[in-house]
Amino acid sequence: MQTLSLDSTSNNPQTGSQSVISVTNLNHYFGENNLHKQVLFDVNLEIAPGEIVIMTGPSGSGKTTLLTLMGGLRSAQEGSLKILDQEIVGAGKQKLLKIRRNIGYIFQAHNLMTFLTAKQNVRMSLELHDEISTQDLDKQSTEILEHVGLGDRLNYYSENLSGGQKQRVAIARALVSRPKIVLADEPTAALDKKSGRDVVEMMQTLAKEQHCTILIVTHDNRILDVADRIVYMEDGRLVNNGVDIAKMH
Ligand SMILES: Nc1ncnc2c1ncn2[C@@H]1O[C@H](COP(=O)(O)OP(=O)(O)OP(=O)(O)O)[C@@H](O)[C@H]1O
Repeated sequence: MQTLSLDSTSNNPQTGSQSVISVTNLNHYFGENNLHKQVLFDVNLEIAPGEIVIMTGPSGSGKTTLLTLMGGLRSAQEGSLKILDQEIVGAGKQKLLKIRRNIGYIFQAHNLMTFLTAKQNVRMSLELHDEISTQDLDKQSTEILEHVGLGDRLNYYSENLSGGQKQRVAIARALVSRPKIVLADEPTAALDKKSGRDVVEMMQTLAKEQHCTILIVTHDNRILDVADRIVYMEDGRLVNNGVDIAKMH
């Protein structure tokens, strides 16, 4: 897989630590010219390798906007936003595509291809990322689905899976190419309490195993305890830079 080197993570001058995601004085606007509406105000955030961060806050506060900017899914406009030490603000299409290869995405509406089986959905993601043999594609897709407890559902079409199972396929699909970063937007919103916890614990386990950094945007109070740190957004501003969960216990 073509990846950017993690050795080149940003140095945080305040803490001296390294960051996989580094946001500095970020502003974002929607709309054109004088009609523009500012939705992010001077956002600053550093996320370290292997950290699991949950971002929460009221509806409309800018969480999804920030997540999509971090994922290179939308052009960042003002300030600095570095992913694996690569500046996203002002980056061209090619650079964004390259950065995106290091990121796995999980959304509320899992976005599985309904005409493909669980295994084919995972395989397709791997095919897009890697040049690997058919045999390895098959092996890796099967292994990760077994790992998320779907070994007996490999050949089920996604429309025949439950909500929790679909979301587990989405997790397998996001993580099969071993991304450095996973960005998840409301991954438990469509799930009941048990399935929601299962799904997030699954993400936590895989992230620890793969030393992957995770940012989860959520309103779901039931999953806050999986985070290493919780950040809170309000009216386009990060109002705290993180509650360290370890210090709460
Ligand atoms: N494409 C867009 N064009 C114009 N305004 C937008 C667009 N997308 C989002 N907004 C506005 O930006 C603000 C932040 O929206 P965003 O979706 O980031 O909030 P959020 O915190 O993720 O909300 P929720 O928790 O409800 O998902 C809102 O006022 C929203 O109306």
